[in-house]
Amino acid sequence: MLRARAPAKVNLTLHVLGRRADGFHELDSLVAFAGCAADSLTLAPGADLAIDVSGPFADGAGPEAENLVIKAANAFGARARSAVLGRFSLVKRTPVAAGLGGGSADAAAALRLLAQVNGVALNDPRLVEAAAAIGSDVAVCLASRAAMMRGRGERVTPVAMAPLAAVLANPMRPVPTSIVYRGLGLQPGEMRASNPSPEPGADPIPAIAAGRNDLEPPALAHEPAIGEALALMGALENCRLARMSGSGGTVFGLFSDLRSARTAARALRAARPGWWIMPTTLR
Ligand SMILES: C[C@@](CO)(OP(=O)(O)O)[C@H](O)COP(=O)(O)OP(=O)(O)OC[C@H]1O[C@@H](n2ccc(N)nc2=O)[C@H](O)[C@@H]1O
Ligand SMILES: Nc1ncnc2c1ncn2[C@@H]1O[C@H](COP(=O)(O)OP(=O)(O)O)[C@@H](O)[C@H]1O
Repeated sequence: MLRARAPAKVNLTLHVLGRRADGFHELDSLVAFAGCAADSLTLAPGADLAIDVSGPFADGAGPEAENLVIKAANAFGARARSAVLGRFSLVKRTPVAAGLGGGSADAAAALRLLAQVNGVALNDPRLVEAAAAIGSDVAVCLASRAAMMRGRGERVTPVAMAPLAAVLANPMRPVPTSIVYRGLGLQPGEMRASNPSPEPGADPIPAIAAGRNDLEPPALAHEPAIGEALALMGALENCRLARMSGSGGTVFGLFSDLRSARTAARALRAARPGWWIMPTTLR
């Protein structure tokens, strides 16, 4: 039995440079991964392919055939004909349709496990192509470490970044990614006058603060609870920056240290007991 973590992805910045002719949006995004918010995946290698899903957010992952773990395994199996697959068990601990790339992180974890079982390198073209076929965020989730993500998400450049202390908060309203992108109102082939996302320095927070998430306005228009989460997060003691991740609705707050992040998370839980709230490092 092999085991992999599927940590939540956080877009610390997300600049949309335009919309490509193929309909996907051209991104420039600083991405980091949570130390404490993660799904977990195990694989019992074998000839068949199956998955069981448990955990607090199991229902959101949808039917077996639609699970991105199964889709990733099938995409890899189609490219590596004699590959060993097997039975996956997924414990779904992160909210779904939350801007945390949950399904992408699970798919990437599945590909890492299949690479290990089949003796395939993580940069093997069959694995890279399978990742791209599943979703734009799967490539960055394969390494699960701080990186600049560009193009539709397939161009990933690791960055050295000091770990950040953060609080993640989700108002428990799923936000469909496609609706948020559509809300930008860009036509295929239309580029914007936009600056690239700043890369992090020794203290990453100033560079992050100089950037933005271009998906915030359309996400807030679709789901006003995100605006409430941003306001509550930003007002917490010692919060240095509050922003939405990905297409939402998860909001993150950055703090000077994990102790202040934990204190802030307790205060937010008391104010909004129905929300998913998690203090964590991001790296
Ligand atoms: C917004 C981001 C930011 O990291 O994350 P999430 O909010 O999903 O976590 C990603 O771009 C989401 O990536 P992912 O969820 O893998 O997207 P896909 O399955 O490939 O596509 C979902 C929908 O988003 C649109 N999409 C996605 C990526 C991109 N660069 N441009 C797009 O327009 C696609 O057209 C599609 O309608
Ligand atoms: N393993 C999985 N975990 C989460 N969602 C999954 C999974 N497999 C398929 N999905 C589907 O993917 C969609 C997007 O979920 P998710 O990846 O969590 O969104 P986001 O990238 O915005 O956080 C949901 O509609 C969900 O049903």
